[in-house]
Amino acid sequence: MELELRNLTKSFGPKTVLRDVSIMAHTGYCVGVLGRNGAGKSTLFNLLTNVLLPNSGEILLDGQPLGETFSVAVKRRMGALVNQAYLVEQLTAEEYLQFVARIYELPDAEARIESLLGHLLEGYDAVRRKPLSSFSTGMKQKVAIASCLLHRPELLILDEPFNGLDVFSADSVLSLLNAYRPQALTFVSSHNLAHIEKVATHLLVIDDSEVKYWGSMQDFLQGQSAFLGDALLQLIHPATSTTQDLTWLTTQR
Ligand SMILES: Nc1ncnc2c1ncn2[C@@H]1O[C@H](COP(=O)(O)OP(=O)(O)OP(=O)(O)O)[C@@H](O)[C@H]1O
Repeated sequence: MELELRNLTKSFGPKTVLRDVSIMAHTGYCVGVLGRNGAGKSTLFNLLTNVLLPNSGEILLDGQPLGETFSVAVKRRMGALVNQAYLVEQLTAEEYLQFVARIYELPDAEARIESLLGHLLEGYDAVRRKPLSSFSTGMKQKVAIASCLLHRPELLILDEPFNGLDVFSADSVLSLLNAYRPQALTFVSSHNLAHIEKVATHLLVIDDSEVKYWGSMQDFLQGQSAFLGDALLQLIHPATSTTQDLTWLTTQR
């Protein structure tokens, strides 16, 4: 799969959030999307998944413009975790994934479901019969991630997949993403640079509505001599904020 973003621009009212974003990425790339809060990462993911339309520019898949409404055939090739994952909470994890499998018309999904949940949910047997409503935030997040992988998408889009995950869970998601990487073109955002460093082959850094860096992780790190956080700080600078008097917060009661 080859995905091209050609001069994508997105504004909300007078505010341009993304300006002229142009990249070309392929199967096997894991693109870490980085930028400060409000930089436009989720907006980009919403454009990639047809949740939002760009003001101008286009998205091309294998050279074909996707147009205003992505076809079902295109959507079938995608797996996405964007915004807040919506799960049907009356169902068990297995029932929910069976429901997702039916949407994708996957026959015999049991083995896939069992192995994904077994890998991602620690002590899965103990929660096998429990409804998702009784799951913790991190457990629900892992079920949502499993639901994105079930149909083996060629384009995998994960907005902040590590949110709410403990160190062990993050590790099991990272190992899954690394193992799956050759099968798909993956886009992943996270403010946890250690996670991005472990999974991304490429970086897309957005700041001031523009692409500040697009290229390989290795080039960004100048051949391993820099840490990702340091290299990022060199590229985008902290926003200037006015000095506030916070003594009310810090003086003794
Ligand atoms: N539906 C909307 N209407 C108006 N403004 C919006 C809308 N969605 C996003 N924005 C604005 O677009 C900008 C980018 O938001 P976005 O959620 O894409 O940032 P982000 O990089 O994902 O941030 P974070 O790291 O905090 O998740 C922000 O200024 C946000 O307020």
